[in-house]
Amino acid sequence: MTTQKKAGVLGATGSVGQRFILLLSEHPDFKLEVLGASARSAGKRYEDAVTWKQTFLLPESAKDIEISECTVEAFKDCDVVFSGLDHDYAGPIEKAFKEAGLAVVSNAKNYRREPDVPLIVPITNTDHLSVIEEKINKAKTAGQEKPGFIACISNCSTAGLVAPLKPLVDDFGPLDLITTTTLQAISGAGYSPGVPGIDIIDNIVPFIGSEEEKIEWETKKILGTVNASKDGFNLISEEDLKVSAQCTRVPVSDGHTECISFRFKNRPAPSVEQVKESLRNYVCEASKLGCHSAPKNAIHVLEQENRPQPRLDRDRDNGFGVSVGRVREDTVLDFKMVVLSHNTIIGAAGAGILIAEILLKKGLI
Ligand SMILES: NC(=O)C1=CN([C@@H]2O[C@H](COP(=O)(O)OP(=O)(O)OC[C@H]3O[C@@H](n4cnc5c(N)ncnc54)[C@H](OP(=O)(O)O)[C@@H]3O)[C@@H](O)[C@H]2O)C=CC1
Ligand SMILES: N[C@@H](CC(=O)OP(=O)(O)O)C(=O)O
Repeated sequence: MTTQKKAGVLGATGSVGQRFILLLSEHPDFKLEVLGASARSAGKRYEDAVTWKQTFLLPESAKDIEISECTVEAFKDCDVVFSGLDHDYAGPIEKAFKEAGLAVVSNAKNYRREPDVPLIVPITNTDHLSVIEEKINKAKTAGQEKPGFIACISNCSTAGLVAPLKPLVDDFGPLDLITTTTLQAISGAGYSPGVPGIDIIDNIVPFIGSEEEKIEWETKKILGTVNASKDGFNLISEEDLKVSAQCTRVPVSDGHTECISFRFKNRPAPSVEQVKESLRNYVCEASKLGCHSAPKNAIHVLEQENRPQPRLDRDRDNGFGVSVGRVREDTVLDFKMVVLSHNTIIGAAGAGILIAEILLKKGLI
């Protein structure tokens, strides 16, 4: 008898949806049951509707699934629904699913700023899921049905930024200044329309719409804390932390690189060796819980002077581990380093799967 939970994917034909399908196709905890996309695709076999763009073949188990429209009725038996919907359409669909009692793990940006919606990087701030736990426990105590919820996956560049900073904040106290310059892979822009080849070959594009604002805002929620009544979050204030981001698109297929600098509030600041030690010793909650996709090492500290590099380092721990190199003192702030994270795995669909694994271990789905 299978103990797998029933999973659905919204936006199943898109680039993020395809990653969800790959990651779910052989997953021990989840069984892919329902695929949703636009009315243009509904009614078609998945294989006929999708323009498959992954480097792994389309899994046999998904080929014959008939695509549904993104309605509650079609997904009502799912234990968890992963959303890779275009953000122009995700808002009302995800809201309806939540109100119908479904558990939604979303890659879209629509609800990241909602006060009671956790914004999760699953190797970083899983304690924020306690807001969902509290909601479920309250309903249980009141004899009500299990409420639906939305848990949001962060922006992919935000994930790479906060992953190495959180262990440092835990060990050495708050940061008051952070700067990041990103070099983002083209897969982050999706496929349709994506970044035209003519724009990105032999080139760098120094602008990604809304990305800098997202990084600057999301960092303050993720590095913030759950409030005392466990119904929302204490975001770090602008006075306490300033985050400045500059984003560029570079001719790399997968893997976002970030050159980051940061300053601690407390003096004296730790040494370079202490910073590296803190990163090396970090074990994320997903690993402690024994989640299937959890990285052995959430943070890999690389000592070679020319690493991390996207092609060589993005697949560490199957893309669930973040690589950090060139950790050194900064002449302006305290430290600088180069971080690499797999934007479609720990920065998108993989993060969604790992969040669901954590929710399962915590008995929330
Ligand atoms: N690409 C990436 O690496 C990342 C993307 N994101 C975010 O994830 C989301 C998805 O991105 P991406 O996969 O690139 O997008 P795509 O454009 O590749 O896919 C969008 C999906 O939404 C579906 N869709 C479009 N219109 C509707 C509609 N009216 N009703 C229901 N479904 C619809 C499409 O179905 P159909 O094929 O039928 O049109 C498709 O399945 C976005 O919000 C994006 O910002 C986040 C992190 C990284
Ligand atoms: N904007 C990111 C992709 C991303 O994460 O977007 P969003 O914040 O909508 O999830 C990129 O282009 O690389």
